[in-house]
Amino acid sequence: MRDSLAVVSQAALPAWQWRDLIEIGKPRVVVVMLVCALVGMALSVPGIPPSGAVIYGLLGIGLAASGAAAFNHVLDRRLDALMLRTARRPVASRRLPTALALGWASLLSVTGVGLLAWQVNALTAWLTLASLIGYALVYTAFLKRATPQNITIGGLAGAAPPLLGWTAVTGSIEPEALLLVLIVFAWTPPHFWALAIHKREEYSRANIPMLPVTHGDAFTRLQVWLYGWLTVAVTLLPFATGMTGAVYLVGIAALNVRFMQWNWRVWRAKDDKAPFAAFWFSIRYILGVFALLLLDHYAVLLG
Ligand code: HEM
Ligand SMILES: CC(C)=CCC/C(C)=C/CC/C(C)=C/COP(=O)(O)OP(=O)(O)O
Repeated sequence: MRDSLAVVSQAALPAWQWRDLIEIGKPRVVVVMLVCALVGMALSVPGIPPSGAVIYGLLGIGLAASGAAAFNHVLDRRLDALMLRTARRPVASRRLPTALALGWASLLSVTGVGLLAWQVNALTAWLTLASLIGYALVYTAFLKRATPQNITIGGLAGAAPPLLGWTAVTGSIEPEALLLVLIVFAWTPPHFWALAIHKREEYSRANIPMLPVTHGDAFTRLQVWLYGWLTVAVTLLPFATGMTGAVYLVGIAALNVRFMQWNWRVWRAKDDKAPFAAFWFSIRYILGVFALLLLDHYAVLLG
């Protein structure tokens, strides 16, 4: 296996390309985070949020999140080189020089947080900086290598965007914003552990203490099922607290049935296909939850 990874690395050695700089910013993950941030912005006020806060807010949060992701690529380059899923990454494969990636990560981060401080507000800049440090440093450099609970703190950083969007518009932290964070936070274990079950051998070979490696396949499948229920409970809170109306309730009920069908398959079907499919469904699910929140918000306004 090491030989085949070495071949992957050597074959990829030719000069770096501009798209490598985009890739290390994990653009697909960041786009989903920006959707969550945008919904946080929309829900923070009764009407349409001010365009300046939306544009500079999304730009700043997106740049900072990409910067955090680029730091992750730099700090994880040796670990990433040990796993097939990640061995072809620009820094892990040595195609993109580490110093250049580090400079790029710093530039993105400083520009993102700086833009928020300059054009949005200090609270959003500080919270974004905390998320950046939480993911790039606390999760990546320490917790990921230390404990199977690593994704809880990483999850907190990843769950921050709806709050960041909210504070970008209002300048204050309110309970509704924290509820949006809680939704992404509860969703993170079913999202990630489903993938980790599928990639267990790779994590094990790279010596990363993800839950399926430390506590086994069956235990992790059960956790996906249980955290799935926690996510369902948390996604009902916006309706229970009067934050959303009937449109959300109907939509979230249908979405949660599908979500728990997948989590059931992860728990009960012991094959390897269900977790991978459930991981991909989890991304559609979180986008669906936030789309419903948005739809309900504007349906109430229009109605
Ligand atoms: C600690 C928290 C999280 C962990 C450990 C985690 C882990 C992962 C991993 C390992 C992948 C596979 C990436 C790849 O194959 O390149 C992934 C993909 C993805 N994650 Fe997460 N994730 C977390 C939080 C989040 C959050 C908060 C979001 C968005 C709100 C998110 C959205 C996505 C998306 C959209 C993808 C698919 C990327 C693609 O198309 O390649 N993740 N996640
Ligand atoms: C400022 C702000 C909002 C920061 C959030 C930063 C951010 C991009 C979080 C993403 C979470 C994520 C994809 C974790 C996977 O990391 P991993 O290293 O376990 O996965 P990998 O092996 O695919 O790299």
